[in-house]
Parts: sequence; structure tokens; C-alpha cells
Amino acid sequence: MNTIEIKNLHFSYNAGEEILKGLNLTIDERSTAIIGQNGAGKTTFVKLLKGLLRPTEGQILFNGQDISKQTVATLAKDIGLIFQNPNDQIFKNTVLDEVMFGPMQIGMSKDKAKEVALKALDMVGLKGTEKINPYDLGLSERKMVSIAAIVAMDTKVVIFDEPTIAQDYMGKKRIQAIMKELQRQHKIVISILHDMDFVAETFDRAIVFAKGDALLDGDVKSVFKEKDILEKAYLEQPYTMQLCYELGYKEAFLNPEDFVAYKKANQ
Ligand SMILES: Nc1ncnc2c1ncn2[C@@H]1O[C@H](COP(=O)(O)OP(=O)(O)OP(=O)(O)O)[C@@H](O)[C@H]1O
Repeated sequence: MNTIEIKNLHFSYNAGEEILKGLNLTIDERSTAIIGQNGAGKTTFVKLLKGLLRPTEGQILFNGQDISKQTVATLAKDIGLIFQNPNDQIFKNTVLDEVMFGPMQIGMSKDKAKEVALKALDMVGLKGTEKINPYDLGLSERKMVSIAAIVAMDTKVVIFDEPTIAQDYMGKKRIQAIMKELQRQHKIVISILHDMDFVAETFDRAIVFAKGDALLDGDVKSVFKEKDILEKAYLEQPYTMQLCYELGYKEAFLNPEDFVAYKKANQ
């Protein structure tokens, strides 16, 4: 089983202003959502996992090996990060070249890279767009290109930074299906999210970041039950849960499907 162990992780951009203050966590193959108010340190944390930043103190162990001092190039085979803004990631002139780039960088032949790129494009719903310039696509499709570019690399860890931004209902459903498929392949799936309903419907575990530490950590339902603590972190419960509590139910459901199933079974 793949694991990432975070031990006493500290990080500062500027001396005297700690962004992460001794974080301790173990991330496993349960899909993990990282939530928390703006500026809580979520993006900083995933950049540390990807090797884009170096901890000021502490360790990041991937399958037991300390990766906190490894280069981005060495880590690229194992850890994929899909940026919040696809424009920060995409630089090739065609969709196919963009998605083939990562696989070729980690040593795949051109033929193999093309094969995995076409498969990844199919998975994100962009079959047939291979020759298009990514910047001629809309933002939501460009985000899918950036997802395909990481999926094609077949890394053991796939990190998403705000994947649902600019996605409509169908786009969110597709991202949910991609995450479930990656999890089925025993990859570690981590995502930063602001959409609590999406978290409730998609993830096994949620970690609430606040003031440089994990304020809450547990299965999604137990985390979302902690209304008062969530409020301190400026987070809302998922809408279905809010509705259940407002209606006086003791049992609160994470999503409409579970609520409706309960109602039908108890009519
Ligand atoms: N390159 C940088 N130099 C200095 N400070 C930075 C830098 N990047 C981020 N910060 C600061 O670090 C803190 C944490 O930022 P970070 O982007 O990790 O938060 P976040 O939880 O991802 O927020 P958001 O939800 O808005 O993306 C913020 O106060 C931010 O202003």
C-alpha cells in the first residue's frame, strides 16, 4: 500500500512567518480532501509534497523513503500535481504534445507516450482534440488537458489543486469518475477543494487545515459533523447535511442520494 508520512513539517516563505507549524499526518490510499480557508497553507503543503518547495524542518516519507530533499525531476515519476490554474501548467501548441510531454520526460518512448496520452485524453473526455491548441479550448476543457497530462504519467500519487473550478455539473461528475478510477488503481488521490458538497460526495477522508496545522482529520462524515470547529475554520457543512440538521434529523446525510434512500426506506 502506498503511503505518505508527514513528520513535524515546518515551512516558511519568510523568516518569522511560519505557514506550516509542525504538521504530522499519514496519507494512505483513502481518497483525501484537504480543506480550509484561503491562506491556510493547502497549496504550500502540496507544493512541498511535489518537491517544488523544501521544508524548513521535518520529513516527508513516501513509502518509507524521505523525499523532502529530492529534486522535482526525480519525484516526477511518483508524484503528479495538477495545478489550480491550467495556464500555469500548459505550454505546448497542441493538446497531444502537451499530454505526451510528461510521459516522455520520465523516460517513455514517443510511441508509448502517444499511447498513454490518447488513453488519458479519452478518460477526460477530450478524444478528438489532439491537434487543437490548448489555448483554443475553454478553461474547463483546458483543465481537463492538464489532468490528462498528469494521468498519462501514471504516477503513484495524484494531487489535484481545486479541480472543480470552472467545471459544470458534467465536468464535476467526470472529475469524480477520474478520481474513483485512480483510486481503483491503488494510487494516492489528494485534492484541495473549496466545494464541500463535492468533498462529501467523492472523498473518504477530509483534513481541515487551519493556522498551519491539521485542525480536524477523519472520515468525511465525522469531520463534517463538527459544525462548530468547521465554523472556526470558516467552512460550511455540505448542504444536505445542513438541511437534515435544520429539519431536526439526528442522523445527517452527506449527499441527496443517501438522504432520499433513507426517506424511502423509512416511509
Ligand atoms: N511565494 C510566496 N511567498 C510568500 N508568501 C506566500 C507565497 N505563496 C503563498 N504565500 C502565503 O502563504 C500563505 C499560505 O498560502 P497558500 O497558497 O498555501 O494557502 P491556501 O490554503 O492554498 O489558500 P487558497 O485556498 O487561497 O489557495 C498565505 O498567507 C500566502 O499569502
